[in-house]
Amino acid sequence: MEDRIISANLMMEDHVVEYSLRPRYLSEYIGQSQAKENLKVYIEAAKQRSEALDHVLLYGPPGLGKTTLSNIIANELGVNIRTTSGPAIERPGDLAAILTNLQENDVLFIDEIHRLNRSVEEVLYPAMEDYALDIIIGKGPSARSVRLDLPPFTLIGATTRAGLLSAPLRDRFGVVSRLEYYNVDELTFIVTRAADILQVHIEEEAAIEIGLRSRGTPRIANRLLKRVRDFAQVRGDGMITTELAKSALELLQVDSLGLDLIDHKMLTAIIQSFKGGPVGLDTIAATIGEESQTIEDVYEPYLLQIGFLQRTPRGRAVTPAAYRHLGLPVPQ
Ligand SMILES: Nc1ncnc2c1ncn2[C@@H]1O[C@H](COP(=O)(O)OP(=O)(O)OP(=O)(O)O)[C@@H](O)[C@H]1O
Ligand SMILES: [Mg+2]
Repeated sequence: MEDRIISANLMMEDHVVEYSLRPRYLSEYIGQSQAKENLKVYIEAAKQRSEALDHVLLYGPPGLGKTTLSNIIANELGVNIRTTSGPAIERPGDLAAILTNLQENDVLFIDEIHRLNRSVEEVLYPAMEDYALDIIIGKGPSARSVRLDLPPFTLIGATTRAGLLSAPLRDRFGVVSRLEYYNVDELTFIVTRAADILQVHIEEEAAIEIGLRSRGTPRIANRLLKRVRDFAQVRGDGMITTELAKSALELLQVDSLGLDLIDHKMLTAIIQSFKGGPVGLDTIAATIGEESQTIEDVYEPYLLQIGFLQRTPRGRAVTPAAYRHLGLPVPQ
């Protein structure tokens, strides 16, 4: 499943390209106008007051630009960014070491912040609220707590699973932004900009074709562009024409809406074996030989998003739109 070309999760091959394609400034960051407009004001205000920006929580599906936006925020503020992740901070002491090394108004970026363990989280509360660190010195009856001042800083937390965040942690973020799936125009623009950076010629219609199949996700758009570029280089003269893009995407088995073979298999299974549903997640999983959790986290979100699948109290049901897309008669 991890090597599905339309997987929104980060894959090995993405690293090099993502780095060069990652926008550096808000003005280069396409879409997400709501999050962007708000942040623009808060960043400007913090800069005018020479204060740390309020703590920011960014949440939303993988590949929509949370890490990118965090780096942009630090860049726009003109401060350093220190990057770590929930699972990487094992003990309270690890976090204390990071916090005491920050400089005034720096950004601390914690990716997968829902995976912080409880004892680490408790160190974070006073740090976020009062820029303070409570440390225990000594053991047993003679132990005492000492409060250490920290420089003002901005915590940016990113998560794909906001629901798993504890309430006290969530409440300590002054700015909470949900990133949305991108529309085709935005994705087309992202593809065009990326092609420009990669110095490959692309016809506008070819960029639209890739945008259409990117499942609302810039990471997938960039990956598809990269694969199509390979085809253009080997099968053509390096230029990405509309015709070449279409045939490459067909060979990659990504259909006109970005669905791949596994999406097709799942929709067809629900239609053929369960009359379109509703049918329970575990039953679907058993039928197509996948884990329920994988279906729920990886396959299903986009199908729900485009309205091909519905969640009902009795399970998942395929919608008429999906029947039509698959070229099947819609049942009465
Ligand atoms: N708004 C945008 N404009 C242009 N390119 C973007 C935008 N958002 C993301 N990208 C591109 O998509 C790639 C993936 O984005 P990013 O790594 O920031 O996603 P993420 O939300 O952090 O994903 P994950 O949940 O897997 O950590 C970036 O390297 C960048 O090239
Ligand atoms: Mg990220």
